[in-house]
Amino acid sequence: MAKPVSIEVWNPNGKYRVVSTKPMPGTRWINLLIEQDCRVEICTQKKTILSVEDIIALIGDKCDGVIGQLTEDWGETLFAALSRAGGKAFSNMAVGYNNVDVNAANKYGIAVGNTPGVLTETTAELAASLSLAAARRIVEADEFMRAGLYDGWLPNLFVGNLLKGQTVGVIGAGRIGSAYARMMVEGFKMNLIYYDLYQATRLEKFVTAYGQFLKANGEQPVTWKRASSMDEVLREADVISLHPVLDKTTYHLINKERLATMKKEAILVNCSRGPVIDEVALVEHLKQNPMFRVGLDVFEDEPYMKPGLSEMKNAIVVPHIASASKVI
Ligand SMILES: NC(=O)c1ccc[n+]([C@@H]2O[C@H](COP(=O)([O-])OP(=O)(O)OC[C@H]3O[C@@H](n4cnc5c(N)ncnc54)[C@H](O)[C@@H]3O)[C@@H](O)[C@H]2O)c1
Ligand SMILES: O=C(O)[C@H](O)CO
Repeated sequence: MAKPVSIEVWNPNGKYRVVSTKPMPGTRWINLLIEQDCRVEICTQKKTILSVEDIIALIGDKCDGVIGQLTEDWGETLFAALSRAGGKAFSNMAVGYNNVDVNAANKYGIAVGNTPGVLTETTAELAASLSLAAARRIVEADEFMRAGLYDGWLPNLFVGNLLKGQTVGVIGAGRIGSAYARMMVEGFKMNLIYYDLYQATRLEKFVTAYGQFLKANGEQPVTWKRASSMDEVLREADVISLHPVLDKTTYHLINKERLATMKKEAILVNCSRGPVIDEVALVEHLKQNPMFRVGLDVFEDEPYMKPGLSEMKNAIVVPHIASASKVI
């Protein structure tokens, strides 16, 4: 776009010009900026993903700060444009900041913010939902029902995987990975195996204490193990959920070779970032292994899916909705 066509302005006489590339929920953030004497301009253009050119037009000649989205490519070009406009701050409305070139921001003296911690439970809950939906084949069964194919109960109809007593594997046991692990361990009495660069001490203590509680009540205790490699998790777990950051160490962490090491009836869930999985290899693996199931919130070339993925009955796909919950 040559010029932004649709802008909502708050506090027009504010001293500092702050641009938000998208409308965001609520007005608290707007009021906080107004309290700091900011003029707030919100792009209301009906285009889901703004291009670099769109954002340069929004920045204009004078801009003190921008609030942007994970769908935008905040690299050298945009930080140079923001710096030329006198900008000093960029804030990414996301936990993940793989779309932001922090080195470029540093080069132009622009401070970068993100939103760590605000999506921990909502993302963990979606990962748990996808795990359950995949384990119990909820989407397939729903489609079957709606297609009018149900003509009576059968002993073998949509047999899925019982989670109780199975092993949940977590790759990246940070905030979200640990919250997910607790849900699966406490909710379904699964044993835990995890892999992270750092020890998840609080998570380990939680599982130990819960295991002791179960034992004291005459039940089979749950266990935990910190794996020494990611491959150990892939080999041993029945349900594996991916929660690492996306960087060059985690790009295509799950590839053809690693998929082959997983159990034939394993469940793989991804609510982190799409490129953590080689999606072409995943589609092939799903084709070859009909009882292997995935639950995906994120995709390698978002918003697109790799060819074949949408036809796979053993894949559950949702459009990056892990954050999309409200307190009611
Ligand atoms: N789907 C969504 O809507 C949604 C919402 C929020 C966050 N996310 C994604 O989830 C990611 C994790 O968020 P978080 O709050 O738990 O972050 P976090 O920093 O608390 O946890 C990330 C963990 O990954 C680990 N890690 C890094 N490199 C690794 C590697 N090579 N192998 C194994 N583990 C590695 C880190 O040590 C850390 O413990 C974010 O970066 C973001 O991309 C997605
Ligand atoms: O990283 C994040 O915050 C999510 O992917 C977007 O809600």
